[in-house]
Amino acid sequence: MNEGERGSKGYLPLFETVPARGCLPFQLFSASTFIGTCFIWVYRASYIPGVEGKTERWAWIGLFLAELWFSFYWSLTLVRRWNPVFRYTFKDRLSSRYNQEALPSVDIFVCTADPGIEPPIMVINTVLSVMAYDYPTEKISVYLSDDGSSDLTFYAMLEAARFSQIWLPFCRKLKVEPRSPEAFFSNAAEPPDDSVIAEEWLSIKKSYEDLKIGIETITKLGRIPADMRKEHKGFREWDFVSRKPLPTLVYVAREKRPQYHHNYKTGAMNALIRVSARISNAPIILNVDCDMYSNNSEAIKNAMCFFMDEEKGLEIAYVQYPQSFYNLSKNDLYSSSLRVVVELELPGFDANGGPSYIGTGCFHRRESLCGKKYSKDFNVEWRNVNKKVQESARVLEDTCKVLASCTYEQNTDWGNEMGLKYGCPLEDIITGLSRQCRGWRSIYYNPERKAFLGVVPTTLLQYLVQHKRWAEGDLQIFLSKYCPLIYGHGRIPLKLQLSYCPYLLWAVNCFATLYYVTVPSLCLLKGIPLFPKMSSPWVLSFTYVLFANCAYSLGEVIWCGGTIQEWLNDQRMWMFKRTSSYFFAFFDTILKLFGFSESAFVITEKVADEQTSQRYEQEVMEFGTPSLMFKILATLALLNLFSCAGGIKKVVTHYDHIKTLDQFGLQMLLCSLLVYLNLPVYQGLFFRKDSGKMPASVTYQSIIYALLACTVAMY
Ligand SMILES: O=c1ccn([C@@H]2O[C@H](COP(=O)(O)OP(=O)(O)O[C@H]3O[C@H](CO)[C@@H](O)[C@H](O)[C@H]3O)[C@@H](O)[C@H]2O)c(=O)[nH]1
Ligand SMILES: [Mn+2]
Repeated sequence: MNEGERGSKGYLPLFETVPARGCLPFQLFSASTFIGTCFIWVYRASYIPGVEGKTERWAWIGLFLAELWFSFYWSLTLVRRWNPVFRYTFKDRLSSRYNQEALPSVDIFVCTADPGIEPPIMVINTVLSVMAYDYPTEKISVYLSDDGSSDLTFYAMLEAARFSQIWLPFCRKLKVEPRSPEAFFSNAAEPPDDSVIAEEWLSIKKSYEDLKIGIETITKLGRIPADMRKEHKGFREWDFVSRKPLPTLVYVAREKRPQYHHNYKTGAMNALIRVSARISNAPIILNVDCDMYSNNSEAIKNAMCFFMDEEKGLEIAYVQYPQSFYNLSKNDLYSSSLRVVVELELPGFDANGGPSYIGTGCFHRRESLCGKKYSKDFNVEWRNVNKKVQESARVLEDTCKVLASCTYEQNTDWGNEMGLKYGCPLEDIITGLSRQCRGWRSIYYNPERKAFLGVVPTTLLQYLVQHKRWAEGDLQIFLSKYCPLIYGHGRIPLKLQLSYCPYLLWAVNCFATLYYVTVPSLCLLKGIPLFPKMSSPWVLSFTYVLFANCAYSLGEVIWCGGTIQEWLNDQRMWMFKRTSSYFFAFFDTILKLFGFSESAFVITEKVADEQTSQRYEQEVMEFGTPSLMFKILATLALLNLFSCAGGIKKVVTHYDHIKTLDQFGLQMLLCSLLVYLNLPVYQGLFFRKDSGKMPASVTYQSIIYALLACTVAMY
């Protein structure tokens, strides 16, 4: 044990912190890469082509700038990798020290917005899974926020509440894992051996299937039949809940009107904070997106080990669990697993002062969300904060309506000092940062059995759009008063400020990357060498930096449990998003900055049609729509294909093959690597017949653009 058995006051701590071992390879890699990079700079600076070759000179200087950016960005990414820490909890100590009575209550927020792309059956599986936590039932309240105000979602929740009366006891009795019925029954196809239990198992499975069919039929129908409608009296239905040993379950659809900005998920969360304060007012809040079901019924207890640790718990504002996913393809086609982020970067972030809040799977101390500053004399008496109001649902409904009305926040501090912050598509990052700046810290906890599992986009376009939103929000933060380097100056450590920067600067990568994937290739066509000759020793610095980086990142992916193919996919997506998502994100941010546009929250689709899902499972890239993003990707891919062909032709037809190869060797290597990464694009353009191929319009246009670019370059 790292931190000594006993804390300074003689307590056995409820959690421990273990620094990562084996940092030597990382330090060697970073030191040697740094030296390699210095050589590259020296080479670039000392061989700038003279003024007579004007194009050459500018191409060279541009490449130098791109390389300077990459080096700068790379050094920023080191900050988060320097000394990761891992956290471990002691649940047995928690339960021996606090009886059920003494544990604080928890309010759980589930956000949904659109039954069309977030199917109600998925939403209620999440709701059921969080109702079924291994935690005193009367201490759990679940709030479902429905920004779509959909009676389909409402109906599904009503049915789920009924089903919970058999599902929750079943989960407790059999210690079921995971507690989302859909996930549970699809993981365990067979009932257990014991015949009595098997009977119950089968009957619950049958009930779940009926429930599912019922909800899916209604969802397809798109409306609730009149006779069913008569049965529901809305909120007042929940009176029955208080008579059963079940968690409180509340459905909230806040009021929205066109003349008032609803602030998307952030607005929903703030309404929930107020409504829940009125109803259950738990000191701890967990928030999850509607697709993130609970996969580990001990997550609350684990989080409590942090908050309730006598010595270090008080300063903790939030405990962040990683985002993990259940619908990843075998080799993570779109590189959406965030594997290295989850396993290495966030632990590094944690070591530097606490992870950012990432929007879902996060336990919050309620007070930290309500503008409170942390100070040394802050204290909580968990016993006293467990009071629940004893009013009828009817009275509560009326008072809560006011709290969730669209005018409530006018002329208040909500969205600013109170609650989550408005004005940015990434409410999570600034809300986390501002709490750290108010003296709180945060904890990252990544247990072996993942606490939450959600959905990743299953088409390339959805992926690119999601990353555009993230990159845009990030850059907006960097350019706003919340820039960690300014806002955090003097309030949080420099290494924590810097830990935020690589994410916030994602979008800026687009220029250097666009430059690197076009100019060297076009110059190859035109016959302008931009890299050292293969026979010169300078070539070593370039090849070393290239291969060391590949080897190291491959090592990281494998160490974190990934495959070689996954690493390759990651490299490809790295290029795709930097040349499309980030490019648009950058321009949209600038437009927004000058007031020309409003950033919107495009909700990620969580369902796909049969064929699309099938292709996703077979790891075939999905194009299919004539999006501008695809036109860019296809044009770049073709441009490199043509340049590569042009380069090969040059070597073959030149009277001195060896000399040409010597001069253009590295440039050809770069160009052919790009062609290799783009193979799925060529397939989509020319070789596929399914509905996921590139639309003909994209194919024609990109051929024309690429040819045009090549022609201009050659003459
Ligand atoms: O007006 C809205 C829009 C969205 N949502 C909900 O917000 C959640 C996240 O939306 P999603 O489209 O799934 O976005 P992701 O890109 O997957 O979200 C990631 O990024 C967001 C910030 O961009 C964070 O808020 C999320 O927690 C994080 O999972 C979902 O539950 C939505 O139902 C609302 O409640 N109201
Ligand atoms: Mn999502």
